[in-house]
Amino acid sequence: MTAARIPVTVLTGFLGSGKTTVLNRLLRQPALDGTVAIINEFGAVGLDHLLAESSEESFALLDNGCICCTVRDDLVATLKAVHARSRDGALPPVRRVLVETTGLADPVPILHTLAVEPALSALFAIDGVVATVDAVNGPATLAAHAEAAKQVAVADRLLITKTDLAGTAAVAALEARLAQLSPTAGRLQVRHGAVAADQVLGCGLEAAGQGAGLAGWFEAASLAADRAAAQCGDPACGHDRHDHRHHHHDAGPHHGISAHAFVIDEPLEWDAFAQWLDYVTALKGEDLLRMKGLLHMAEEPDRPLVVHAVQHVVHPPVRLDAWPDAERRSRLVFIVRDIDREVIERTLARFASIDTGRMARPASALRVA
Ligand SMILES: Nc1nc2c(ncn2[C@@H]2O[C@H](COP(=O)(O)OP(=O)(O)OP(=O)(O)O)[C@@H](O)[C@H]2O)c(=O)[nH]1
Repeated sequence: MTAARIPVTVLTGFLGSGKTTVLNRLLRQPALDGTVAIINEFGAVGLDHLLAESSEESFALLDNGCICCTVRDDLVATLKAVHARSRDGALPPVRRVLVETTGLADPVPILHTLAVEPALSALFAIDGVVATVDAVNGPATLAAHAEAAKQVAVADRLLITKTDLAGTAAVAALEARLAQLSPTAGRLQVRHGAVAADQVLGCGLEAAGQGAGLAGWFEAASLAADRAAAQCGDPACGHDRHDHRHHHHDAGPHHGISAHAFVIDEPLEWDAFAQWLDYVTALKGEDLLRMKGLLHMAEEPDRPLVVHAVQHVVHPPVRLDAWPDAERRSRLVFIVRDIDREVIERTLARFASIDTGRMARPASALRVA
């Protein structure tokens, strides 16, 4: 008998943005009973009613030398120990794990470790990535630190904290910035960590794929990506999506991060699509911050496939039992750093044999539907 994998929520966010405050409030809720919190810094946090483990920074670099593909030995060891102790009765049964990253951490090595380390991927499943963004310091932090922008870009849910300390105009401006950096993430304003468990648990794409939320998720993400592309929001740049000149923000507040959404009007062949995925993750993985897709496959047209990648890591695709809505077309959303829409189009055409004429921007496509 295979036991269900234990869901892991990764809680990230820049230094002082309110991660621990959120964690403490969450752990008091009954929905979090049986949760182990792993605090990714030196020293355990002494919260008496919960099981807190500490995990010291120690990175093991893989042969390819890419920082996003490091395996966090510390996390592997901690999670294996948690599982073993729970199995042996030394801990109460563990129903969920919450990993709080350090404020300066790139969360991707943690996601990578959970996804590719066989000892973990058999026991644990990533439930979602939650990032806190401070309404007061967030804008400056996002402008100055690429790590902060990356935390936002890979998140499934963004918690805007400290809105009690910021004016409504500042919060609205931050919301707009976040929508550009991470159009696929749901946003929520949170004061003093007060967030309900069901607003952050199960917020990842896999969880959405279980229910009817998936279609809505794609529609919202696609529209947001299209809006972000339509109006860059960086006053210095005057970018317009009808302007096809190359457009980079290396030094700007977006750190070159942008989103592209596609609707593909033709069933895909898995082998060809997988070949494209291999190509793009091998060559551009570091800049492919997030890719999520609902795919109409020629092999099983009635049962769409959910695919999900974070940098070089492609999660095992999940086949749904049915389409979540009436629209039977593939939908793909990419959050990338310095990868032009045209590059995705060109490589999809070349490797996955998709006619570029059948790839549409979703805003217009969805309006027609
Ligand atoms: N006014 C106000 N203060 C908050 C809010 N959320 C968090 N804080 C305060 O902000 C400070 C930092 O919060 P933490 O939860 O420790 O932030 P963190 O992200 O865990 O910090 P690091 O672990 O240093 O990265 C604390 O003093 C919190 O009480 C909020 O919504 N409003």
